[in-house]
Parts: sequence; structure tokens; C-alpha cells
Amino acid sequence: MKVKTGILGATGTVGQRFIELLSKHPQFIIHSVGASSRSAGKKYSEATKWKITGDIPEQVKNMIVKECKAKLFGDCDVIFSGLDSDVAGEIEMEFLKADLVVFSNAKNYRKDPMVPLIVPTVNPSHFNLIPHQRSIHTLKKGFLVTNSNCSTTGLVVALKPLQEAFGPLETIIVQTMQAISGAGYPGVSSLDIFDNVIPFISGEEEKMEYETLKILGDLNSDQTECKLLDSTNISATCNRVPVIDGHTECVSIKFKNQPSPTPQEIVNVLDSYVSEAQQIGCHSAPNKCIIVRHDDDRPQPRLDRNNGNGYSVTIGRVRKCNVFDIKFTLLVHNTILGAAGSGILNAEIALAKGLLKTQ
Ligand SMILES: NC(=O)C1=CN([C@@H]2O[C@H](COP(=O)(O)OP(=O)(O)OC[C@H]3O[C@@H](n4cnc5c(N)ncnc54)[C@H](OP(=O)(O)O)[C@@H]3O)[C@@H](O)[C@H]2O)C=CC1
Ligand SMILES: N[C@@H](CC(=O)OP(=O)(O)O)C(=O)O
Repeated sequence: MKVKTGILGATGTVGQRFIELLSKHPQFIIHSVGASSRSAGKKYSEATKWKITGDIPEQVKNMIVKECKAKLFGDCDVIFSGLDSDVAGEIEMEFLKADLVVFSNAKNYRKDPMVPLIVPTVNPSHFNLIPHQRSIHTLKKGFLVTNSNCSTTGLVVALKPLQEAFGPLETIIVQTMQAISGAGYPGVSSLDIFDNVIPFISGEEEKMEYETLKILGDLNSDQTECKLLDSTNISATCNRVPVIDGHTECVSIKFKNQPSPTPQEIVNVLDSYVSEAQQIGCHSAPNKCIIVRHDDDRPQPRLDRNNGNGYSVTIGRVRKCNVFDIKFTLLVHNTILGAAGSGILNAEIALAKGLLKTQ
């Protein structure tokens, strides 16, 4: 029997990606879609400006969009939220309190120490917070898990194997070149972004600097909260560039343990990284979490964003840094691994761990 899913914010950029990915998923079925009162009551195809290549999946076209009220989604086993953060906080909490399972893309609860912030190919061990979260909210089956900011997602996939292999990361500097789809729809106006680069994305640098430390941190010994890494300094600079999908990031790292690894040792570790999601055979887990390119001019968004069906991070230009120890360039698909795909792969992991109950 398939797991019944509800999608909140189903008409938006992330919501559409959920629809696309879930419409062909072997374990999940789209049962309900929700959005604002502007869309509620309309057929999905009438409420949505579909922006993904290919048609709206047949099974969703004629679904009637619901208001995002927990009582209208009570028969769903899992809720995926692609809600605007202005409303996600209140709505997701109402769903959690109704004992529903919520996988959120929004920033609202990422800093809550009781809410796991999980990048599925990096830190699924943070699902161990769920029993404590359930006991605090007196829930039988519901829980809330968030996935991270899209730029943070790509970064931590690269950092995790390096931290595991070479010990603490002392300093990280990252500069991003972020796609327009990251700003939702209609997002950045064409007159602002065409022939241009915008050197500011509100709140993005702070999110990268905080979320990286939570995702790479450990849970405390009684599994009641996540401890932030306190030995790592990180500084992010974020830019918007005229690319449709795919965030590119230039990363420099200084390791605490010296002498630091060579570029070849870094490549070997990145190339051989295997996540728990792959080991437990999750459907959406890529064959390789990290694809290392050896050509001088890769990764590139147009050529590399769909690697691993959008679930792989592509890394190239691994080389020595004259100021820190090592530097490289990475690319992450911002609406697949950076958003909807992470929510779905997190739900697959939760299913495999026995955390999801179907009705
Ligand atoms: N785009 C990206 O790459 C990433 C986005 N995120 C996060 O995911 C979330 C969604 O982003 P994105 O898809 O880009 O945003 P969009 O602006 O494209 O979509 C927002 C969605 O929220 C719905 N919504 C707005 N107001 C309300 C309301 N009052 N009640 C119910 N639903 C409402 C909209 O419905 P309607 O159509 O009816 O207005 C729409 O479905 C955000 O929190 C964002 O920060 C996270 C990582 C990456
Ligand atoms: N800020 C990201 C997308 C996003 O919405 O991130 P977050 O979920 O952290 O708010 C971008 O503009 O590319």
C-alpha cells in the first residue's frame, strides 16, 4: 500500500517539484494538495502557473486545491510543506499539533533545537530526536522535520565526508552563485537579473552560517537536542545570478589537523562517500552522493544540475588553496536536493526507520 501524501504550497516553485517527483514515486501517492485561499477551490491546473518541463502530471491536474487546514489533510500519512515562510510557521505547527507528520522546506523551525534539520545524504542520525519531540508535544505518530536552505544543502554534502575523514574543519569560506528559481515565482524580476549579478540575498548568508553548524553537529547524549559545532568558523557570501536552476558555490577550507590532506586525498574521500540513505536502499538516493569532475571547467549548472536525478552534488576544481588548505567548486540542484527532493528522501529514510505509520 502506498503512503498517502499531502503537499502544502503545492502551487509554488518547490510545490511543483514535489508534484513532479511524487507523481512517479513507487512508495508515495499524491492524495491532497493545498495552497492559499487565492488557489483553494480551484482545479490544480487552473490555480498553478506550471514551470517545470513537461505537463502537469495527469493524476494531479483535476485535484481541487484545499486550504492548508490540518482537518482537511487528516487522512494523509505524510505532509510535505513548500509553504512561503510568512505562513509556514503557524500552519506547520497546526499540522504537527494535529499529530501529522510534516517535512518542511521553510526556515521557520530550522533553529528549534528539538526539530531535526536533516539533509538526507548527510545527517539522518538526527531523526533520533523524534521520540523526544513527540513526548514534548504529546504526539503518537506526528513529528516535524525540516530540510535545510538550498545553498547549505550543497555545502554540507561536501563537508561531511571531509569532516569524517580528516577531523574538525577550522575555517570555511563559501561564495555562492544562486539560481533564480531559489527566489520562488515570480521571484526576481527579469529587469533586475538579466545581464546582471545581484550581490545580496536576504538572510541567506546567516542561514548558511548557522545551518551548517547544526547539520554537522551531534545530538546530545540523551538525544534531546542538537549541539552546534562550536569549533568551526564559517563565512558565506551569497549572490543571485541569471541561471534558472542550480546553485554554484566556491568553497575554501582550513583543517584543524595539520598537515592538511592533499587535493588527491580530498578527491578520493569525496568520490568514495556513501551515505546511509544509499546503504538502506532508499529509492531516491543517488548512486553517488558526490560526483567529482576532473575537467577544468566543471561543474556547470546547465550540464551538471541533473546529475543523480538532481540528488547528487557535483564537485570540481579541487586544488590547493594558498591562504587556507584546499578549495573547490560545487553545484547543487536547488529545488531537488536543495528542497523538494530532500523532503522526499527524508521521508523515505523515515519510512525505512519505521517512523511512518500508514493508515
Ligand atoms: N525555491 C527554492 O529553491 C527553495 C525554497 N525553499 C523554501 O520553500 C518554501 C517555498 O518556496 P517557493 O516554492 O520558492 O515559493 P513560492 O512563492 O513559489 O510558493 C509559495 C507557496 O506558498 C503558498 N502560500 C502563500 N501564502 C499562503 C497562505 N497564506 N496560505 C497557504 N499557502 C500559501 C502559495 O500558494 P498560492 O499559489 O495560492 O499563492 C505557494 O503554493 C519557502 O519557505 C522557501 O523559503 C527552500 C529551499 C529552496
Ligand atoms: N534563499 C534561497 C531559497 C530559499 O527559499 O531558502 P530558505 O528555504 O532557506 O528560505 C534562494 O534564494 O536561493
